[in-house]
Amino acid sequence: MHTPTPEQTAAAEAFATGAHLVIQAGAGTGKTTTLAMLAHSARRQGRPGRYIAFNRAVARHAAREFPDEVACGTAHALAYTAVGRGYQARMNAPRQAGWRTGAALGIDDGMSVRIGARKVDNRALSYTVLRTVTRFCQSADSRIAPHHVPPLRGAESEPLHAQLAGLVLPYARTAWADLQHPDHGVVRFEHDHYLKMWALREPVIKADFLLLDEAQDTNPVVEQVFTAQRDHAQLVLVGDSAQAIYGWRGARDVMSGFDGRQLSLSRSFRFGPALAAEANRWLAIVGAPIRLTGSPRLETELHRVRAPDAILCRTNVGAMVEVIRQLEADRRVALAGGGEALSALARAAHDLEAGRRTAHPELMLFETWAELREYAEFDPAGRDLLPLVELVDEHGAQAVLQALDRLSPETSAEVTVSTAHRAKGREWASVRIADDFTAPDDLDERSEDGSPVPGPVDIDEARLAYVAVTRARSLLDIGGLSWINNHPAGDPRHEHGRPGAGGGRERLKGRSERPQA
Ligand SMILES: Nc1ncnc2c1ncn2[C@@H]1O[C@H](COP(=O)(O)OP(=O)(O)OP(=O)(O)O)[C@@H](O)[C@H]1O
Repeated sequence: MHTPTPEQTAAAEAFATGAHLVIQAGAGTGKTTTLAMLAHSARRQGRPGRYIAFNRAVARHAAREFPDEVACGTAHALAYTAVGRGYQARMNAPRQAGWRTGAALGIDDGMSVRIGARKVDNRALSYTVLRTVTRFCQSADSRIAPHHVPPLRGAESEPLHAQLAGLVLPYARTAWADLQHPDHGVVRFEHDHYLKMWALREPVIKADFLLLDEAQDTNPVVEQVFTAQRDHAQLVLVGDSAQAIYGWRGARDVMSGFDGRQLSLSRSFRFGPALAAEANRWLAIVGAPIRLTGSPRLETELHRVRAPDAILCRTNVGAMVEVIRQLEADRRVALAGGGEALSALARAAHDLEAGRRTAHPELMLFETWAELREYAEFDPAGRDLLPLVELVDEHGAQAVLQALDRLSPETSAEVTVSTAHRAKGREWASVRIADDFTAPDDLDERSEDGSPVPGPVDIDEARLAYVAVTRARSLLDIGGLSWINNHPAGDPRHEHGRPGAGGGRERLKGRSERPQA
């Protein structure tokens, strides 16, 4: 058992008062250890509680540290017991193509509607209907509405979206009505469906206290249920606001703005002071409420590394570029999370190259590769697809697919390539940041000496950079993030407690549902 740090002791003492708490826990600061301390003290007081995790793996990991009196699980598990169980018969239905479900909902097989320059066919419409229902299920809303209809690549503008919503909503409402039958229906019953049904029943979770983990990325539907318990249960929100990287998916940082006592864990047990200083540069840019202290016993170095254990990329396509490079250098390479998402994109690119339409949700409104290339090159919303277009133009979709076939499992790989999103919650001894973490564009201004003025750092990009740099234990090569050394926001003298010192100008990026291809 460790000797608790003063911050861990403060968290335990604050918990004992019964007050609602927000615990900002920086990267590697012993969050699970601290929560387990709270849970053990509650057991001694005979207080039953519940720990709610983001996914089952995290819940299982926590359960090993927690006393039996604290039930560990996900919000979905609670919803399953209360509601989902009754839909068991529908949940085992075989998967079927979205267009078949669409057909069963009344979407005509040969339909094709023009929205702006794009043709929406029955496949695209069916996909959009099902996504609309899912987005509604993840929201805190009580009815399906136009904003639940996902923006489609190539038809993002407001009037085109309104037109699309008009087309989609009647089918989405039919789909939701279909899902209410416990034992028969045409739409495949998914976990998010019973979660929403549970939330709409305004459930009361029986517990003296509730611990919500990864609270910086909470779906509105879970937030709604959780915060509704505040009158009968002590609520403890734990997470790291600076690691909120799922806003693009509709998640919210419920820690900022929550009415509770604010505490922090800032001593990192993962890395030493030099890396803590690098992390703090990004924490300053995002205006985070905490700064990290490294462990004096750990010496983490920051310099170039030729053969790191992990290479962290900003985008899926950036990860693909790294996989190809590592294979060319004859290294056994793994891709965190597997290659399926990239294979699907490469197959879609292959279809378009061959002049066929694709069912891939990112590319389904484009009829030819040339059309997609034009969108990526000239439409600001499509700019983040440009690396994909360039990758396929340079190597060909077939070569990309062949490279993905040569991936090794992580256990036998010499290097793991990951996106920063996938790397969240993980750590490696040595890490290199890939070169797709590019600097913000320069402004159209010149400084006194005539040099271009760098644009402000986008806050979302800075959060992702913070997640990426804090994955290393012994060695970090900041690689693609080196530009920060010459950017005014990276200068520690610029901090002075200014929240969001990176500025607020949004960099142009796609408004699709994925962060970036
Ligand atoms: N007071 C302490 N003194 C020394 N080591 C500690 C202390 N508290 C936690 N640790 C160590 O810090 C490491 C990370 O802790 P833990 O596993 O609880 O964090 P986590 O929740 O998994 O990770 P993170 O903090 O990144 O979210 C563990 O090796 C743990 O033993």
